[in-house]
Amino acid sequence: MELTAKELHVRMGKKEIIKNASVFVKNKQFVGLIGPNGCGKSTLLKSIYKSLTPQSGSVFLGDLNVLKSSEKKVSQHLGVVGQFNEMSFDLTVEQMVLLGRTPHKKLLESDQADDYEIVEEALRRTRLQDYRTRSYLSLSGGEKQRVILARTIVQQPQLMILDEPTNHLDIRYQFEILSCVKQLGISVLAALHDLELAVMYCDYLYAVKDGEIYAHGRPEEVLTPETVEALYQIKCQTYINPVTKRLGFAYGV
Ligand SMILES: Nc1ncnc2c1ncn2[C@@H]1O[C@H](COP(=O)(O)OP(=O)(O)OP(=O)(O)O)[C@@H](O)[C@H]1O
Repeated sequence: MELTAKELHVRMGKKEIIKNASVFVKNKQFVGLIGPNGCGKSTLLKSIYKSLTPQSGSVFLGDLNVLKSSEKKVSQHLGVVGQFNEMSFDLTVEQMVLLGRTPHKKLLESDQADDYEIVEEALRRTRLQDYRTRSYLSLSGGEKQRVILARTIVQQPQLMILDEPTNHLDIRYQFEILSCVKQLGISVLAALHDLELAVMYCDYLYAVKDGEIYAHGRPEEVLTPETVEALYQIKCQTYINPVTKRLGFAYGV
């Protein structure tokens, strides 16, 4: 499913946080959002998935006018994996993942056999089968992140938005989460900090600076030393990593 977010403006108080930003995700494309801390990545994503209302602009998911549709309707097509996953009440892993079926249910409709099949498949994809009866609150940060991903998978979205999904995760979990998302074969828009991961997983990148889209294109087109230096204010040289044969980055040189 295609996402077309056009000319978004977000103001908080007097501060313009997002300035005329447009982002497109083609069907089944994995699109990355990069940029320094505080440049507006999360705010831009939130304005796309309706967690905050932009002052102006439009967001369409296929034909669906996201900003004018109910939350339930949007959740049937769009799933979000956010940065912070703390909760004050406790559920088992399986109960947490089942919650992802909610947008597809009528009020008070009970869980059906196919809901459990969909949950089973998501637990398998995220390698959580042995965790189903564990308390969510007892899990490590990386395990919690996998539960949130599983919950989003059972939502069966056609577009998944991820806000720094690999924050605080060790290298293996970073790969696991992004590989799992890539294998879903759906449209993805993900804010990422690690440029090598962005090169590895993204088909297309948007670079954000001071709330504006500073550059966009294929990762090799966007991630030039000049753009990386302009974004992050750090010296950078790029090279072809002899092992991965992909673009690599040497910082501070
Ligand atoms: N509710 C708010 N009120 C005022 N300013 C806000 C609010 N939310 C965000 N901001 C400001 O907007 C700017 C962009 O924040 P945002 O979280 O979108 O950045 P980010 O690129 O996602 O950063 P990071 O990489 O650190 O997560 C920051 O300067 C932040 O302080």
